[in-house]
Amino acid sequence: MNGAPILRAEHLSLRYPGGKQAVSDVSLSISAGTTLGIVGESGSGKSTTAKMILRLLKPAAGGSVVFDGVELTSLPQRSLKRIRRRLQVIPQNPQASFNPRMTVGASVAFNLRVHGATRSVAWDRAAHMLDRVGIPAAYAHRFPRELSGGQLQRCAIARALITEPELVVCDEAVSALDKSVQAQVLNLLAHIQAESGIAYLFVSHDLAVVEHVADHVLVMQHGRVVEEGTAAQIWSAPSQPYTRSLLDAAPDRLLARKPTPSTHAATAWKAPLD
Ligand SMILES: Nc1ncnc2c1ncn2[C@@H]1O[C@H](COP(=O)(O)OP(=O)(O)OP(=O)(O)O)[C@@H](O)[C@H]1O
Repeated sequence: MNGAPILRAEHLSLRYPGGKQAVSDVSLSISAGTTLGIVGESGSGKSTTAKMILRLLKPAAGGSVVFDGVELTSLPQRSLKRIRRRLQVIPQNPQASFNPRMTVGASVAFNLRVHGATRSVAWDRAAHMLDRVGIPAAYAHRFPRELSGGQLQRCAIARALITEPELVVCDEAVSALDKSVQAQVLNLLAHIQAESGIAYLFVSHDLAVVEHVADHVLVMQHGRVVEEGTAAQIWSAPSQPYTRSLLDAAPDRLLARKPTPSTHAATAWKAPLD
């Protein structure tokens, strides 16, 4: 990976109360401007790993999550709030992640207001971000139920990016979308990365999706990392039978690979509305 790591997680383990070991000794690092994909079948521990990185779950003793030099696992809540601005999430289900009683514009703006922006600044930025992800200004006054899944996921991207984060955790961020809309949203994320240098942690059970976006890939099975490497290495010469079986089971791998920065202009952000 190029560049300095923006995030380094080491020895992450977690057992849910009364449950089995969900994650065992997972370590990873993500460099600025790159995408780390985590793949694995359902129940392999991907989301639990992502939640520990977001500090929604606390890793077992010995686990460490360092974001831009700051250890998150022991950070007081007040300091954590400052970090949250720089470390955002795009969740799986756009309908469930928006408050149904707020317009989407208000929801996007709210994510900046909680970090101290005035109402007018937050609204201006929200309008700007919605425009950048290809959502027309009038849609800001619509409620989540009045948008399609793809449109709402674009709003979720705008909501995550409004704080100008350095890292965004995308937890099955396109899983709820149709294949064609998936490709649009993935391209949008790639364009944003090329333009802003943002890093992504991209969690997905869908190899086709990870192949499309990731520079570096971790393969998880039963809570452990069983293989890791560049996306090209993993796809062309997987060393583990488990990885091979995941590849064999991905019938509709997307043909397009992550665009390189030189292949797209800033205007390409405004892909057509689905
Ligand atoms: N809140 C919870 N309480 C108890 N066990 C849980 C909880 N959440 C997840 N688990 C268990 O932890 C293990 C890892 O789950 P996790 O959700 O991290 O996997 P995943 O790879 O993200 O799967 P999926 O793609 O289905 O979300 C699974 O065995 C799961 O059943």
